[in-house]
Amino acid sequence: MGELLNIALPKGRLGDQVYRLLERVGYDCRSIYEDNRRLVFENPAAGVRYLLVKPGDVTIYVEHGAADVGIVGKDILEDARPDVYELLDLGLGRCRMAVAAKRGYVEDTGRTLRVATKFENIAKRYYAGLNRDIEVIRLGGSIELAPLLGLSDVIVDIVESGSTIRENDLAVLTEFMEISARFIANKSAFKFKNGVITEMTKKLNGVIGG
Ligand SMILES: Nc1ncnc2c1ncn2[C@@H]1O[C@H](COP(=O)(O)OP(=O)(O)OP(=O)(O)O)[C@@H](O)[C@H]1O
Ligand SMILES: O=P(O)(O)OC[C@H]1O[C@H](OP(=O)(O)OP(=O)(O)O)[C@H](O)[C@@H]1O
Repeated sequence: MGELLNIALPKGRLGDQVYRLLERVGYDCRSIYEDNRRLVFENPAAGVRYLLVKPGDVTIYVEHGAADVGIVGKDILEDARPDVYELLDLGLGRCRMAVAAKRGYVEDTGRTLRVATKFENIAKRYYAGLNRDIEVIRLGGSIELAPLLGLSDVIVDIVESGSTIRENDLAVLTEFMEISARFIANKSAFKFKNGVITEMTKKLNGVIGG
């Protein structure tokens, strides 16, 4: 058995869908569910080693080569724009990036817009494209609270079902980016471990959308 392929996987919400997808294509990762404090799981029969990391850290592991491949949301990829290959759209974790504000909000175009978000670069690029001056208020979560408390005018955040927006008396102003999970690879690993990475890509490609 040669060297294992290191795969960075997100913990949490997206993780659960990703582990099931991997199992469907023959990369058993049931052990991940069994011992939930371990962060490294090996499956020598499949030739892989899973590394469980925060969703926002997957790109860091892959870009630096600590992981050969990884699975990460397009939101995180777009915000960080790491120097990696994006090999596949896995169609999981579908949602949209949106601008939202308090219901009835009317923008004062004469003032700098205060934007609360976890996605600072996405927000800056979006408003730069509109030639709109903004001040970014970077938060780690519960973004929907910011307009309610007057901390920001609008938010740039993920919307899926829309219930977080609705239950907090906000309204979506625009949705400007489709998001789903992507299979990514480190550039040099893609060259030197091309056989195994290509095999995994083909297997994943065979079941997505199906
Ligand atoms: N409501 C949602 N519906 C569908 N996909 C989502 C939703 N929220 C997030 N995602 C996708 O899942 C990924 C992981 O989101 P998750 O909420 O598990 O972690 P996080 O909030 O980014 O990280 P942390 O662990 O730091 O809270 C996101 O990057 C995004 O691509
Ligand atoms: O449209 P919905 O189906 O309601 O989903 C959208 C919510 O999901 C995500 O939050 P998450 O649960 O990850 O919490 P956090 O970002 O506040 O940590 C996102 O930041 C929204 O708040």
